[in-house]
Amino acid sequence: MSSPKRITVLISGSGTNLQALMDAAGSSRLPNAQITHVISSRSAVKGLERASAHEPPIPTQVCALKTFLNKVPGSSREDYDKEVARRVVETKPDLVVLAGWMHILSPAFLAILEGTDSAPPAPAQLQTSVTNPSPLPSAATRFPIPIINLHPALPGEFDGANAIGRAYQAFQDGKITRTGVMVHKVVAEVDAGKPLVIREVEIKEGDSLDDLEARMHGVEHEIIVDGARVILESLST
Ligand SMILES: Nc1nc2c(c(=O)[nH]1)N[C@@H](CN(C=O)c1ccc(C(=O)N[C@@H](CCC(=O)O)C(=O)O)cc1)CN2
Ligand SMILES: NCC(=O)N[C@@H]1O[C@H](COP(=O)([O-])[O-])[C@@H](O)[C@H]1O
Repeated sequence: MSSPKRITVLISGSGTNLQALMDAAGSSRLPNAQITHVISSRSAVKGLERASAHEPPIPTQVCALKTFLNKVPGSSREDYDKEVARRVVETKPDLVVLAGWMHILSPAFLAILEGTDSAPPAPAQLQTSVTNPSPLPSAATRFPIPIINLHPALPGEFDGANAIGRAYQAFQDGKITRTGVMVHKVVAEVDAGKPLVIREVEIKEGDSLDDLEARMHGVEHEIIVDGARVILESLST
């Protein structure tokens, strides 16, 4: 069997989808795969604790937009995106999964992961620190690096943030009786990339928002693994 495929996961919060990926990696649901790095756009989030609690601990790092802009005078959001891309490429992933990553990635980020542009060096003002660092493979990184995203809505519906809340409001307004979850390829247009896995989720009479969110999260934790498997299976060995 070839060496395990490497997955870098980007998070911004509690990390329940990261946990689903960690639990599945190496099993029949996600064979010959390992979560090798976690990068968070926010500090002190539970997702970072989940990675560090994994056995063995998964290297983590934080790269927050506001911190970056404050530490690098004159920098832009695009400069931040390029720094995130540099850090992602440095992890030598076969696949990048956005698992609750709450930052819209610019074309500059995508170009670096496609391999059509190269990342600039890390800004001198930044000391990048990785928790639980682990050795990197000597093998060269293969481009383009695929990126997938978990989005709690059906294609073309409720793109963007707070999708579950907006679906619930539409249900209360009598406009829908179902929503859904999808895993899609990441392109510049938010949540508009090719869907890889789609699952409808019923909204039931009497549901509270919490009821719907719980139902949605349960589906998320299943299909994020399915989406990762679809991509890894498509990669040449
Ligand atoms: N280029 C892309 N970037 C991202 C995609 C994508 O499909 N293409 N998916 C999103 C994930 N996401 C929904 O699935 C999403 C997350 C966040 C936002 C958003 O409006 N973010 C704001 C900041 C909000 C905050 O910090 O709370 C922003 O980036 O200004 C929209 C969609 C991830 N990126
Ligand atoms: N647009 C993307 C989006 O809204 N994703 C949402 O972020 C949550 C992250 O949870 P987690 O940090 O526990 O995995 C997910 O449950 C998903 O609904």
